[in-house]
Amino acid sequence: MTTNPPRRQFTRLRRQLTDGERRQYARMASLHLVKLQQRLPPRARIGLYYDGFGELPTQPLLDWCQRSGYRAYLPVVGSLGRDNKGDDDKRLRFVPIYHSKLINVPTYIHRLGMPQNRHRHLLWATELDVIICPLVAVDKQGNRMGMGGGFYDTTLGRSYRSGAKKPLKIGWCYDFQVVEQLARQPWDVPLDGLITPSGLMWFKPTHIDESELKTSSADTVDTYLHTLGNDDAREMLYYSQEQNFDSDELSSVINEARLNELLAQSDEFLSSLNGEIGDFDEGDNNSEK
Ligand SMILES: Nc1nc2c(c(=O)[nH]1)N(C=O)[C@@H](CNc1ccc(C(=O)N[C@@H](CCC(=O)O)C(=O)O)cc1)CN2
Ligand SMILES: Nc1ncnc2c1ncn2[C@@H]1O[C@H](COP(=O)(O)OP(=O)(O)OP(=O)(O)O)[C@@H](O)[C@H]1O
Repeated sequence: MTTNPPRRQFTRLRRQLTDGERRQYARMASLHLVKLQQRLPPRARIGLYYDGFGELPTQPLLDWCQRSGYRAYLPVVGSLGRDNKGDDDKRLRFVPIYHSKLINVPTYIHRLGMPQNRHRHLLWATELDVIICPLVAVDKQGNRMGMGGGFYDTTLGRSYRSGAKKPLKIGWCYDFQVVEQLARQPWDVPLDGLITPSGLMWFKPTHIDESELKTSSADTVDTYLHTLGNDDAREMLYYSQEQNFDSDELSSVINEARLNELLAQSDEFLSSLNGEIGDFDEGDNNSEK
């Protein structure tokens, strides 16, 4: 039985990075998005999150969405009210982002500590093609440890257990957040893929046995998942052959001069596309700030 490392071990490390380091790691991670793009439909709907808690910044994800014609969304906690204990309903819904900079999105700080946009037209998770999931730690099978609220597991559990392919669940984090193995809880929803500064990896899907699924209902899901969640039921992670940097490439990318050179090239390329991208900010008529 695996005991998970404490969350604060990772959250402390994240907070020790400077803003500049965070931004640089995020831009490195964003170089791998082109590989995710191959699996997406045109105009895909992509759930992001507003980074806080020292997380890998998500602005490069928004930049990517905008230059690729994807529609970006932010999660909203509590849009479905509270339970009888006063806790927010754990199902996240998603609000469209109308700005090109996250920092310009009108937000308030939710009592859990993250910036949150007020609700407008909200989508269910199943209406998204991809959800970029925040995480505290992730293992090499795609098991994810979050901030402990259970929001993503609750939001994604039903569609995952029904075998739905959509939305694709992609983790976005620093390399030091990737660990060998985490204990898997019965309600955990594993990731399909992971992007870190050093590469993109795909996880092999968990095979859900159809006959077991038929006998499962909302009430028996936990029992069902207990059966499914043993180590044998999960396959090993595979690293798709051309998805990652090898160690030489990685050290050359981590070399700051080389990284800046790469980023300058990608900026040059992107600015040549800029004329084609409408500025979302201009169309905004939001007065919530
Ligand atoms: N940026 C971001 N947004 C997100 C999440 C996330 O992990 N990151 N969530 C993922 O589900 C949801 C919010 N879940 C949360 C669950 C617990 C705490 C929490 O324990 N907050 C502590 C402060 C933690 C700290 O400062 O490091 C607190 O309230 O005391 C925060 C968010 C939705 N939005
Ligand atoms: N589908 C579920 N059914 C029952 N309980 C759940 C479910 N999902 C989460 N929980 C409850 O929520 C709590 C937090 O779950 P967990 O630690 O897995 O959250 P997390 O994945 O770290 O958080 P998040 O998804 O918000 O990032 C658990 O203690 C569990 O009791």
